[in-house]
Amino acid sequence: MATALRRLAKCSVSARLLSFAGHSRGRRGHFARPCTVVAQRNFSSASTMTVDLDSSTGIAVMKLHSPPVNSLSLDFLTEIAISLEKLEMNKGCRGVVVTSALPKIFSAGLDILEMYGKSPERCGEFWRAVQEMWLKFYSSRLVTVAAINGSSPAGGCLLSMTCDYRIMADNPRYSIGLNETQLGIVAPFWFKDTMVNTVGHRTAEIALQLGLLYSPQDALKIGMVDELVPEEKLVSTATEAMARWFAIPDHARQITKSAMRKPTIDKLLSARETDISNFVSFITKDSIQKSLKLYLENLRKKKA
Ligand SMILES: CCCCCCCCC/C=C/C(=O)SCCNC(=O)CCNC(=O)[C@H](O)C(C)(C)COP(=O)(O)OP(=O)(O)OC[C@H]1O[C@@H](n2cnc3c(N)ncnc32)[C@H](O)[C@@H]1OP(=O)(O)O
Repeated sequence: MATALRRLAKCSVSARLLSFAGHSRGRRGHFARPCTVVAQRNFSSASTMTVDLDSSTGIAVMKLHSPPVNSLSLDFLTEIAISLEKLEMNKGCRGVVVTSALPKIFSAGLDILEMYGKSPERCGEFWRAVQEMWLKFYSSRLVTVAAINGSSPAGGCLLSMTCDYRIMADNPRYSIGLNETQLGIVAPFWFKDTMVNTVGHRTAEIALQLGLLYSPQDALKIGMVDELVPEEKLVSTATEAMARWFAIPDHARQITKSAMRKPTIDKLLSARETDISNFVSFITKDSIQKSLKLYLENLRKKKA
């Protein structure tokens, strides 16, 4: 099932990117075959998330639910990407709010177990899925709002930074940032570019080198998130925020979004295979595997 889903994701992303960049050969022709989408309220049958589309507002809410911490495994990444793809293809959908169904955690980032003790082939497949999710969100025609209702390190932060707007629960126990260096690993260039595009070069440089995780208040100060609200108001504020974006004609907003993001997207698209082989050779190094092992042990010790 997951393999079939992954194949489906692979075949449709490039078509959508072309379409979004204004080079479409005709939307219907491209998308009708691989995915059949019917307007319906509950959009996802995956157990790891719910996607509810309100057809009266055009807003979908995607709630991630992969206990214990919404870590992004190969299968979960694929399901997220496919769910977004389905929404993309639904003309009744104009925006999506991404949030977590788990308490206290938006997403713990990439699943470290996917990077530890795995074969090079599997690591490569995993990394392609990470790229795919990023490409889909970063190039989405939809208005994307992250409602960050818990901690959001590394890949979790990346997912939220692909969105057009971020609202975080104002709870000092939560944190957000790209903390890769703390694990002894390195955020790849497109993670770095997304961060630079969000908070600016100087702030990104400090944040990335030190692997900083920010409190919501500090994340607001540096522009990593756009708004803080009490947790119970998060999703309602996100849907309200959507109204501001919906007030702009879709085509004008979409072309502007594409103009802003296309250079960053093209950079990855033109180096995709090299990026995968760089990742595989980096992550399978003995020294990196040792760092990951230590990090995992520390995570477990912290709990004991
Ligand atoms: C050239 C360049 C090339 C490129 C080079 C490579 C680039 C790689 C880029 C990497 C990007 C990433 O996202 S790397 C991932 C970074 N993520 C992190 O550092 C987050 C680590 N996790 C945490 O800080 C915490 O778990 C947090 C999310 C705040 C939740 O804390 P809690 O106290 O609620 O929960 P915990 O008890 O810690 O965790 C519950 C269980 O989940 C597990 N767990 C937690 N996070 C996990 C994770 N990300 N992946 C797997 N498992 C995880 C714990 O081990 C526990 O397992 P059990 O003990 O078995 O129950």
